[in-house]
Amino acid sequence: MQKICLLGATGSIGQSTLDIIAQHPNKFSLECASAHSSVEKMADICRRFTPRRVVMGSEKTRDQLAVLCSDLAISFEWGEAALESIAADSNVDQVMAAIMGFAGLKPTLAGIRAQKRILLANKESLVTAGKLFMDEVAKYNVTLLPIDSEHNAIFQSLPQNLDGAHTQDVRKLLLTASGGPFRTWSVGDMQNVTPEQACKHPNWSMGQKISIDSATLMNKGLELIEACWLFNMSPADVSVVVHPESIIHSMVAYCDGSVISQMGNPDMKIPIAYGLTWPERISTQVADLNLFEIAQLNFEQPDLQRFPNLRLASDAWYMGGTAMAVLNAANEVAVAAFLNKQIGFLDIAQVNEKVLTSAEVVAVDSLETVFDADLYSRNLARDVISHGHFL
Ligand SMILES: NC(=O)C1=CN([C@@H]2O[C@H](COP(=O)(O)OP(=O)(O)OC[C@H]3O[C@@H](n4cnc5c(N)ncnc54)[C@H](OP(=O)(O)O)[C@@H]3O)[C@@H](O)[C@H]2O)C=CC1
Ligand SMILES: CC(=O)[C@@H](O)[C@H](O)COP(=O)(O)O
Ligand SMILES: [Mn+2]
Repeated sequence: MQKICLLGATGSIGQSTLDIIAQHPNKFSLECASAHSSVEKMADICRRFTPRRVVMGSEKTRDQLAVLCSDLAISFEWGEAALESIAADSNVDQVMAAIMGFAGLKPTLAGIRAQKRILLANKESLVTAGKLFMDEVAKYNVTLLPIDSEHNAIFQSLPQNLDGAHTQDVRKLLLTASGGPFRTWSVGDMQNVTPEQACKHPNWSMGQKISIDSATLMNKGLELIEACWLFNMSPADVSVVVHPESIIHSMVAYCDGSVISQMGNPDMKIPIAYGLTWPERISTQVADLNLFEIAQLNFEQPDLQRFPNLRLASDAWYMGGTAMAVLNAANEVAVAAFLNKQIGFLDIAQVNEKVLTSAEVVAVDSLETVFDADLYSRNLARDVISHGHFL
């Protein structure tokens, strides 16, 4: 029986993870879980899975949850320290890191330092703290399994492991991108799109922030950086391939001309189940892939003019140091502002570019440096937005 700590249980990845746990009650149990503010959803999870410890974002939401679940023998906690504590809980075997955004970094690191097996959905933690994150994984000899569908596909298409043992045989990683809901739209047409339109991903059902990132191609930019850290590559070794059907989840091109890919219907239960049971596999109840129904798979070049975020991510990688934390922080602020209808869709990339080119970039010598860069860039992005300086 594998005991799971599920960080971000009320989110899209959280729900898919619970679905797999529920399908295999003799393999997995939910030991600890977290949410930020979704009290009702968490109460439902508590009733279905009775985890031992649950963490909410504030004292108020913790108290509300404790009242709703007063008949259950669960320890209800709140705040950052409690979040780190459940990730490091001595009963936990695996941590699913599925909090949205930079807020996921500290609890994920806590899980690494407690030598848990880490299932990484939260790409922002790896993007922002890159080298430091990977150094901790090596230092604590941790098994790190990529859950992001593309990276999980690359992992499945590489020989056995992530340790770079066979990288001399690998010529390129081919990172697929759906292109998002505005793949074929002109810049003029994208000018006035609403958050509702931007959240309508053509193939995947996901949380709001990553859905907007997919629409601006920042998701692919973050994933480019994520792939570089995970597989010890640089952006020159990774080609982004727009593949509107999201059936091929990514590919690895080898020196002999072979290209190996992982395919499947676009459902996160597949990479989640693979992470939970690797190196074995279990059933997921995801429908079999029907290639006759799909009939055609298409491929295009990404358009960096219409979607500049992808270029910004590559720039940030080559700038190095805190540049990736700077870009990520600007993007988190800009996406929230777009969702709140404070700025337009195209302004997201403009804010990102303004912050990335204005902020001071320094070497990452500690976690504090990353947090300082994050805070500074968030403030700068808010300032840029409130003064309209991205125009
Ligand atoms: N959804 C997907 O298919 C994929 C997601 N990912 C990555 O996985 C992560 C989660 O994505 P997704 O599930 O879509 O996101 P959701 O927005 O659906 O869920 C986010 C989860 O994180 C919690 N949360 C939000 N803010 C905070 C915070 N400040 N502190 C602690 N917890 C917080 C939420 O709690 P509450 O509900 O209470 O707000 C919720 O449980 C992201 O990093 C994303 O990029 C990667 C690949 C695919
Ligand atoms: C499911 C998943 O991994 C998402 O990151 C998804 O890939 C988003 O799709 P695009 O960013 O390719 O539109
Ligand atoms: Mn992805």
